[in-house]
Amino acid sequence: MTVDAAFQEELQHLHEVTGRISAQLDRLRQKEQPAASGDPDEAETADIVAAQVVAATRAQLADALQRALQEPYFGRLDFAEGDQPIPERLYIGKRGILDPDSGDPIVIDWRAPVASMFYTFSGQQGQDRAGYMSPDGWVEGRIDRKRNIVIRQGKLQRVVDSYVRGEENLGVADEFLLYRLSEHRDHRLRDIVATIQAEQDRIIRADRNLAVVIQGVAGSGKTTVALHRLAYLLYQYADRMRPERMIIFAPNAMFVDYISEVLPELGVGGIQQTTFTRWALAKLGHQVRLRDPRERLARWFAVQPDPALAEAYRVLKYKGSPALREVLDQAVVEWTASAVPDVDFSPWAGEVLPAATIREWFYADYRHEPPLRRRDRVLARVKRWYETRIAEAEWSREEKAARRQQAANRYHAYASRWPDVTPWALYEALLRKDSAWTPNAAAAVPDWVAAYHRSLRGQGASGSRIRRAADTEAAAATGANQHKADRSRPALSAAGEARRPLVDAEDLAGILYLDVRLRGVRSDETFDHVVIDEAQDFSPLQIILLQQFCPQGSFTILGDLSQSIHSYQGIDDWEEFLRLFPAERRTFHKLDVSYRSTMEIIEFANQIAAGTPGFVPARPVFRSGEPVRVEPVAAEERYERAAAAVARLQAEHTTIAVICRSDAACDEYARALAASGIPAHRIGAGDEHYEGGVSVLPVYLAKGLEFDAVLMVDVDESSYTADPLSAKLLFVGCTRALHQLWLQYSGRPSPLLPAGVHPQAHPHMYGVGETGRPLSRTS
Ligand SMILES: Nc1ncnc2c1ncn2[C@@H]1O[C@H](COP(=O)(O)OP(=O)(O)OP(=O)(O)O)[C@@H](O)[C@H]1O
Repeated sequence: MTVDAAFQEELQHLHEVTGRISAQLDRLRQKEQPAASGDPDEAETADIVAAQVVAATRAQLADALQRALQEPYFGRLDFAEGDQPIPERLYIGKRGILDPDSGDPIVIDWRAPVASMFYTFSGQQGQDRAGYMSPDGWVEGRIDRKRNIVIRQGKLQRVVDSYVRGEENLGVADEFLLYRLSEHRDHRLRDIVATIQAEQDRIIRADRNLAVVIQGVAGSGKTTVALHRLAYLLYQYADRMRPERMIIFAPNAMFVDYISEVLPELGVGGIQQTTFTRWALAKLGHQVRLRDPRERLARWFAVQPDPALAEAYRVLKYKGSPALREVLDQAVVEWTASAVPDVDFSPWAGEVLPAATIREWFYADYRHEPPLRRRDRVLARVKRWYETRIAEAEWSREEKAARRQQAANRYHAYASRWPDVTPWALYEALLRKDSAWTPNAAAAVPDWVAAYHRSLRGQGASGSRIRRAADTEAAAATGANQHKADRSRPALSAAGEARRPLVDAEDLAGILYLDVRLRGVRSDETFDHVVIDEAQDFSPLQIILLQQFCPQGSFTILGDLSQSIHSYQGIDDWEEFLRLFPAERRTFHKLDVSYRSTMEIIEFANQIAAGTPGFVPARPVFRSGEPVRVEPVAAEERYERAAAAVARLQAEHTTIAVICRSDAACDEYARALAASGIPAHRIGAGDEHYEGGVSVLPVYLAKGLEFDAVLMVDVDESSYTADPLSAKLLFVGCTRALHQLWLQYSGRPSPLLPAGVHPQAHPHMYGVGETGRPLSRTS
């Protein structure tokens, strides 16, 4: 079939399909009923509610059909089941569309099992057989054709056969991918349903109750794949998973904004998208406040790192470690072991509920409950116990009232003998090791951790107020068989704390873990699935904590160790996470092809990171673009030169980033751009929106984002020194660029730049002319 004939054939089909969709839409609109008038009675109200539900469903369908009119499908697979001579034409789109009369599919949802062949079938080595796992088992057949179809705003734009049975099929699939990759993007991440690659498809369709851990190089589609996986899970397990019970943890609020359009495009709404810090603070009911992270970020990422930070790194690593988890578990066991006051309860003289019985309730009857819930249940039972006694007694009404009053007073006194604890107070007692009550479990906390932790808080600023039990009142509540009051361990409470204590983000996992251990997780707090993006910056304790909220162990955990710029809190090896899951409940995937950037950019970036421990080079797809440009600029002209470079880039690109080494530098460059009449968005740590256009941002915030063109400024020997953190930062900055990468430096270039740009190695490359000289692999 000629290209033209194929185009005509698809034009005809598109016409037919849009006609059928429009007819469905018309029918839906005709069914819209006028709103009822007047005051409805009860039966009418029920009818109205039912009608509203139907109307909402119809509105959803109408919305889906309306969207489908713009781009009903993107692919066609001619599949002959078994040995059928005539194949069926399967059109694959973002949403499945059925013929309302016959029930036949007009368009097949990309997530349907049969559609998986569109992604996994390559037709290599003359292989024309393919299969998929249907609900009724494995189905096999023959593929006659695989076709990519581009439709925009309802108009057919491109038809490419990436496989035709019996013909030579070399590289056409790649050609279509390249066509999609070379497109300019707007300022948000997009769906990739038309070009999902086989290795990505495997991850997207991985089983539900697995921890899927992905190590993927920069630009390998990790974030995109995770979002598609959510859409897949919701489709495939519609009866068992709900969007509002799924959560995506993103590295910062702006990233949440950046990825916010993919799921709606895939027809999925209602999934929570947040940062770990935000979520944990909300979970703790804002019992604690977060110290302003900006000052710390500035210290971590300072051009000349503070040597004292090494100690801080060590402590923060400990705060995210499984070793701390053991301490926390032990502390809860300890607290639980002495939670029941060693006194009987006597509601009135002569009546006693022995301490031994109460202990039995706590340690035997309710042993499966977390300790604070147990405490509440036991106290409620104590109350019920004396109320039953009163109810069953043959006393006068007045007498009963008097007893009830007395019992209530004694009950309050008794209840106050039960130790109270807040997760924060317990955490603080464990990590400081110098509080009036220090649990035995604290012995396992290294002294250097405690010393550092104390120095952070300042000696007087501890939030762990420790109070003695209200002994006087309690004494009145103890009965004849009074045991020695348990004074050895006073209760912990943050009650009365005038100000909420200040903590660092790295403390949140430990504090919330204690909360969970003490209080438990309610079933309505649990998740059906958890996605963790940039997971290399998560700690094992954060994962352990999230496991408590995700009982099915359904996780997608993705990241890139080469981009672990927050190494003080993250991991060095995925094994640290993998070992937290049983072997049969986890899978590990590696993605090493980078789809984002051109070959030139990837090869350049690979050389920068080559020396960092554990670095995995990215493999580019064969997409060639502009050479990477490395330009020396005179120090006093650097702002003007940056503005000139941005102006040049604007001629060809939509989203452009000026990436600086520090926040202070960002301010300077943003000012310079403004002075040159270039409106730019200065992105800072607290920002929640990514606007597109020209952005100026510090390199530590660039992770996860992408831009058509990137200008990295001040890439000199003092801003990016020869150390792993600088190498990772420079690598992250460079790999943000899709189509063009431009670097400027004053003085001497960073030693991290590929050898070709060093004056020593290639003197002719140095001292380039006014506009700089392109560096290409051939130059
Ligand atoms: N199969 C694909 N088809 C088309 N585009 C793709 C494909 N896979 C990834 N991309 C594109 O590559 C770019 C990088 O994707 P994404 O941001 O998900 O990668 P990442 O691995 O999370 O990157 P990083 O670690 O650098 O943040 C995006 O523009 C995405 O649309």
